[in-house]
Amino acid sequence: MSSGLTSKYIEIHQVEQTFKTAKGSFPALRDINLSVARGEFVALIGHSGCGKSTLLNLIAGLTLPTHGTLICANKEIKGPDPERGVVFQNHSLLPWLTCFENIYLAVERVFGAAETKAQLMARTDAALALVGLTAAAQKRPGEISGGMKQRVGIARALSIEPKVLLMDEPFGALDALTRAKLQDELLAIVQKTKSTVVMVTHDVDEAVLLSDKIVMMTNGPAATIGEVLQVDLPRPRDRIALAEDADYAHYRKAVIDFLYTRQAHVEKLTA
Ligand SMILES: Nc1ncnc2c1ncn2[C@@H]1O[C@H](COP(=O)(O)OP(=O)(O)OP(=O)(O)O)[C@@H](O)[C@H]1O
Repeated sequence: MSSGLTSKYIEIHQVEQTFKTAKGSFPALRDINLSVARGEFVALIGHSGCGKSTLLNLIAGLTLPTHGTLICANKEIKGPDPERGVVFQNHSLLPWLTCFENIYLAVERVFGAAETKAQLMARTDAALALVGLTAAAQKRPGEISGGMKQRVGIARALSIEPKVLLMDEPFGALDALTRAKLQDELLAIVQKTKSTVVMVTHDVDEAVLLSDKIVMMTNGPAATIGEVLQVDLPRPRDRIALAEDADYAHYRKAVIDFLYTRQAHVEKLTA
């Protein structure tokens, strides 16, 4: 699947992130080197606190690395940019605005100078339709379910037509059935939009089902990339068929081995 993609759309070279804390400097990430191809779906997985969000925030441009460089579409990442849309676990919608208005705000910020109000509204409608929420357009976040709020968050991120979609555990707070439904929707949307996606997850099945590549991180402090697993399952992917697929089981086991045998061992050694 990913073999035909242009390599190195996102390039991360020798990135290191150290935080200043009250107890001194804390080395969160070291020696991070990673390439993401255009249209590739990449999952970042690792134990809690290993630095997944730190790495995603660096790609988003929300923080800058202590050392090293991050490049997206041949430009150095120096801050947030609409070319990189971000979806967080807690959806971060403005509670006093309707679903439509939450998305419209983002659309207006990015396209407002160049387009008419009718065009901006059409973009907002299209984003709501993409996630199946046309009927909820006039509802406020407090009036809809957690899964619907997450869909609005995804629609808002996609509405600005980002080159890259960055997702930090977007389904982490949802029940298993809603999560499965949104994973399937995301698969369909990404198939349609051909977006490049980097997603943080704790969920091994989510990583294998969605990704072209799973980036497995070692435990912190000074976490780094332990192994990168290429997931060559054909698309479109069907979760029910995959449940009995030998290749799927093989990929799943490889991630579990990394997380619970190799990284668990490191934890014991460093404890
Ligand atoms: N701004 C900050 N200042 C100091 N330390 C930080 C800061 N941000 C993150 N850290 C530390 O860096 C490490 C990595 O944190 P990060 O949130 O990236 O981990 P994570 O893998 O996303 O964790 P989780 O899966 O629990 O969300 C942690 O030890 C965390 O305490």
